[in-house]
Amino acid sequence: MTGVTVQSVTVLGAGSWGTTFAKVLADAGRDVTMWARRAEVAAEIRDGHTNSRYLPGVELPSRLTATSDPAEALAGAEAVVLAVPSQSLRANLTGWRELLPREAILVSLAKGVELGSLKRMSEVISEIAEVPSGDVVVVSGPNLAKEIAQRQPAAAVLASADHDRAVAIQQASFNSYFRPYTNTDVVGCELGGACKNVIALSCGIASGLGFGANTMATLITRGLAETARLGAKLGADPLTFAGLAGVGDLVATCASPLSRNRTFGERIGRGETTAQAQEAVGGQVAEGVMSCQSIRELARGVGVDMPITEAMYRVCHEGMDPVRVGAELLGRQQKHEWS
Ligand SMILES: NC(=O)C1=CN([C@@H]2O[C@H](COP(=O)(O)OP(=O)(O)OC[C@H]3O[C@@H](n4cnc5c(N)ncnc54)[C@H](O)[C@@H]3O)[C@@H](O)[C@H]2O)C=CC1
Ligand SMILES: O=C(CO)COP(=O)(O)O
Repeated sequence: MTGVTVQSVTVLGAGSWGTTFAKVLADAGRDVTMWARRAEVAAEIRDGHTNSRYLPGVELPSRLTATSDPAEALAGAEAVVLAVPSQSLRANLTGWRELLPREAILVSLAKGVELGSLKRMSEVISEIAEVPSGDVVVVSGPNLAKEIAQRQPAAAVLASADHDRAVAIQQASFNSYFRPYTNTDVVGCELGGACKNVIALSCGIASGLGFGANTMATLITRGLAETARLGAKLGADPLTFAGLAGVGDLVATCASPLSRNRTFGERIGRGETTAQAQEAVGGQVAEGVMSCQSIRELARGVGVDMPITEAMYRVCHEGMDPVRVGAELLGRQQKHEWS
């Protein structure tokens, strides 16, 4: 596939990132149709040019339209952007499979690893849509939706084994405030995006416990070290973790109060229950809560040590006290920084 121009794009999922990425594409001059699960959300986007539940106060471009009918949304799409949470991607995509236009470029926004199969999102898409996983374009990087929706400058990575497909989406999405770079390391970009959500949970917990910059920097740096260890084992390019989908996304998510994962963790650190923490993120997805389980299993399966991910699993799924988990993390056997 060379020199393809993408004009007509469908975004499946009208949450905060799906809506924001649709806005990015519309601001880049594309014709964008969104699919929303709820008919009233589709009507609000189509007729009122807002999505008040997910992006309050943001006006959406008038060239962006929406429907709750997936067949209507997908008709004639040259690119299809999948913007639903990781753990629901398989079920949603199975329902859409027969409606996908044959030549459409499939683009993944989700940052997670599937429970059970332990597959990355491009692998799930490849399996369900029956396309080579190398054809999928993965979007990753420091992209807090609310900032981008306000047209604050940001960069992203578009990763695909098929460089031409990544370039086609790069051309379709770059605009005055959004600068996407291409990359061919899909494994590294997807692992970076999934793992940083788990590390952001830990930073939130540390913040909720009242700890400051040294603790955050330690968690970010050691979180990057364990992410890179997993990546190296699974064939990622180590350079990816020094880039936007690695340290870039990690810093943005771990530092920002806009992050749902960090917010979730902060509430846990303050002593709230997981149900209260979930309420604090307004019913939106905090992917790290599920991904700490799947990433932990993935890492154990290939013999990679991921102590922060293990700690988050114990807090989120075994109900362990964060103070005790923190003490255990610090009390592990002394070691060399890079062993
Ligand atoms: N919000 C952000 O700043 C960013 C999010 N992402 C990733 O993008 C993906 C989507 O995130 P958001 O749009 O932010 O999520 P969200 O929670 O704001 O919205 C999820 C959307 O998916 C729909 N959906 C369809 N089936 C669903 C199901 N079974 N369960 C739950 N929701 C379902 C919801 O109705 C909603 O429209 C996630 O993997 C997230 O990690 C990536 C970069 C930035
Ligand atoms: O992926 C994100 C920023 O790049 C969004 O992070 P949260 O899901 O924690 O809000």
